[in-house]
Amino acid sequence: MRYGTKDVLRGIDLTIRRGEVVALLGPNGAGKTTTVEILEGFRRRSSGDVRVLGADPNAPDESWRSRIGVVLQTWGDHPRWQVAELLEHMAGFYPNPRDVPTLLEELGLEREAGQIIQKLSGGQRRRFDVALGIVGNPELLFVDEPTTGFDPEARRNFHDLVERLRGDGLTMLLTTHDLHEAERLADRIVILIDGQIAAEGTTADLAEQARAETKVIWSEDGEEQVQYARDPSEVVWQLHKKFDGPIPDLQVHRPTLEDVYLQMVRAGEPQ
Ligand SMILES: Nc1ncnc2c1ncn2[C@@H]1O[C@H](COP(=O)(O)OP(=O)(O)OP(=O)(O)O)[C@@H](O)[C@H]1O
Repeated sequence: MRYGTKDVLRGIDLTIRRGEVVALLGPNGAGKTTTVEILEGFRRRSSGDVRVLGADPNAPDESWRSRIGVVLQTWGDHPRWQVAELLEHMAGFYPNPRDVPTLLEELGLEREAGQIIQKLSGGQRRRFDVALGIVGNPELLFVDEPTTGFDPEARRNFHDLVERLRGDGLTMLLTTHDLHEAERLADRIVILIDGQIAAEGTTADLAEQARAETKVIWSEDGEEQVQYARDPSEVVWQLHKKFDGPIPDLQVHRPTLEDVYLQMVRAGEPQ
């Protein structure tokens, strides 16, 4: 993808399998929204091949559109409609929509069914955006920053909902800045930096690719000792021999997704 003379996506090669939940991570301006909008058919790519559910998103037909759900970052339309009213209206456009009262219950919005959309709180609004994205019972769901503004309970409920949707075979591509969320929800994480895929895989795969090291901590002569190692079992084995038994205050910390992600982002920054 090129805007004017600036290439913002540079040779992205990505396959997402049916039923997979993939999280797209990357710093601000990395190209996540551009990528997702191209896949959704909302933005025309400058070049390259794209297939989404077997079709080119540049030439979508109505049935293709009905198989795709989109949770946008903001939905500013229809502020005077009531929550259930707009969902029922939208459901009418799809051949096999979800049941609206059940959907409201799943998203903890049953008490807001008769509420005017304009009067929803920020978090309720976001949950309503999610409801709009899945009311058509899509096969593939794009979610941009799903839980921004959710309180912890709403976040937990959303994660439970994603688990259920995943159980039903829904394929999902989500962009998020919440690394715990990516780790919890995604089968695979794709890290996009400066318009290129810097790495992809599970958290463990990414740690391996970043050559991130595990932190081993123990006590010796009353002082905390720290050693970083790619193979902590070797360090623990050596310590066990040295102490001839249990290692005092032993802790082994595997690199988190946050450690790995920050390491990759910093490596991608201009020196
Ligand atoms: N319509 C546009 N015209 C020109 N440049 C654009 C346009 N839209 C996006 N860009 C540029 O493309 C790059 C990628 O933007 P994009 O919105 O895809 O990033 P992002 O990874 O989604 O960022 P964020 O996390 O901040 O939402 C940025 O440098 C941005 O300034």
